[in-house]
Amino acid sequence: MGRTGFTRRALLGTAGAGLLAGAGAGVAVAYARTGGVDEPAGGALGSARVPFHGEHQAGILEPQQARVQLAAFDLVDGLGRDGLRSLFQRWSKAAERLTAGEPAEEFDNQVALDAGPCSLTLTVGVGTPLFDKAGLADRRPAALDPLPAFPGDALDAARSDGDLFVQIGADDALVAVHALRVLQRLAAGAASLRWQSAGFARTPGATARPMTGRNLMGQIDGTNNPRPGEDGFAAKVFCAPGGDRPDWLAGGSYLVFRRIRMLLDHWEALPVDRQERVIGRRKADGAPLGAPAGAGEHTPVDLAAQGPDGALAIPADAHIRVAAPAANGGAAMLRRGFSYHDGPAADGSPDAGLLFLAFQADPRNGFTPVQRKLSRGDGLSRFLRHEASGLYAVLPGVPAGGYLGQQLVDG
Ligand SMILES: C=CC1=C(C)c2cc3[nH]c(cc4nc(cc5[nH]c(cc1n2)c(C)c5CCC(=O)O)C(CCC(=O)O)=C4C)c(C)c3C=C
Ligand SMILES: [Fe+2]
Repeated sequence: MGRTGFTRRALLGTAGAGLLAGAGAGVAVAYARTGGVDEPAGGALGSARVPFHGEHQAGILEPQQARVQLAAFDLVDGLGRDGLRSLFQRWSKAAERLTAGEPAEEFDNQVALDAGPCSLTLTVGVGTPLFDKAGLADRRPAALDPLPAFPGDALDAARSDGDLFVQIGADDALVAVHALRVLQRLAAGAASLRWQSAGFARTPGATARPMTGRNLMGQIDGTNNPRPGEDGFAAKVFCAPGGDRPDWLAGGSYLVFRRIRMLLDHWEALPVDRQERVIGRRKADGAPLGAPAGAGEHTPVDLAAQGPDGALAIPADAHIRVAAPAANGGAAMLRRGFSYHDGPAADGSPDAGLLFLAFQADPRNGFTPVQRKLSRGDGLSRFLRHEASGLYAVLPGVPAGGYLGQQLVDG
């Protein structure tokens, strides 16, 4: 099949087309991949396509792709609102073509010419400094005030923040790198690359059955995420106007990025039963500690459960106890992190960890209270170091005929 011959029907078949009727198309396409739908042999991974247009940007609700490129850009001085609009238009046009498996019209270096879209998604956010620089100071949401400093932070400014942020996910590394390169070249004269980080998650099909992926500490990570379709899901993840929430961000979200180094030499020296007590879940199957025999990853957590000695089965400083919405006034977020491994650091220890990404309706009652609590009382924090950080307003989705950020620059 030629590169432009990939079609959604070819990907989804009858079962997938049924899914499309009941959900956002992008979500349906991606969930078809992990939801037990029989996939055609050969090329299915490449032909999987997530539409660029929709109420929300793609790359939030879809299962994580195998590869991610994260990047931040800084606007050139004096770009202004018109320059920003023009950049958003160029990026939107390219994103629409690339996610459909078409070469970009401009600056396509042909690197991904043989590949299909591979579930490519491009998700764009704006950082606090952009508003002043682009003459949009009156549109800056209060929720975009910089995150507070947390105890233990060791943040590198050069790998943090930025005026614009992009998350580029794909099931093929070359497809993701290619898309970033196109965006970078389209930004020439308007914005320059500030930092870039590459990450990975499990490749679809790598396990015998679809299951939540593991991080570099070996834990099943992402189990207790809010799920699309659950009561109150949209209110936890997406912005709605009202109060100090601006109209232009309706359907958007806030993204907290943290580059969190894992101190793997220390972690791996800990026996598995102690590792499990640090998190509060079994390592092998992700079941909560203290759960009855036969429990699994999705068995509800009982924070009051006791062991045979009468002590709490999930220790007082276990990560899932300290991070739980119940312990944080209901604070919730959709975590969609990727692992990274950039080889040995100067001291020989692995420069590896988690590119933590969490989407939420408002960081002031999402990430911030939870991280404040974790930084003081989480047993896991002894094995982590937060090395970079960013907070971005994720632009609303783009309707057909529109472009990214239109509500912000034109509204
Ligand atoms: C401020 C928010 C959070 C940070 C930072 C964070 C870092 C972090 N977490 C893990 C591993 C796991 N986290 C798990 C659950 C979990 N984590 C957070 C928040 C942050 N984690 C929440 C809100 C939850 C859910 C709590 C609950 O309601 O049960 C788990 C358990 C499985 C799961 O539910 O995903 C693991 C494992 C690492 C390794 C890490 C930093 C590198
Ligand atoms: Fe966590």
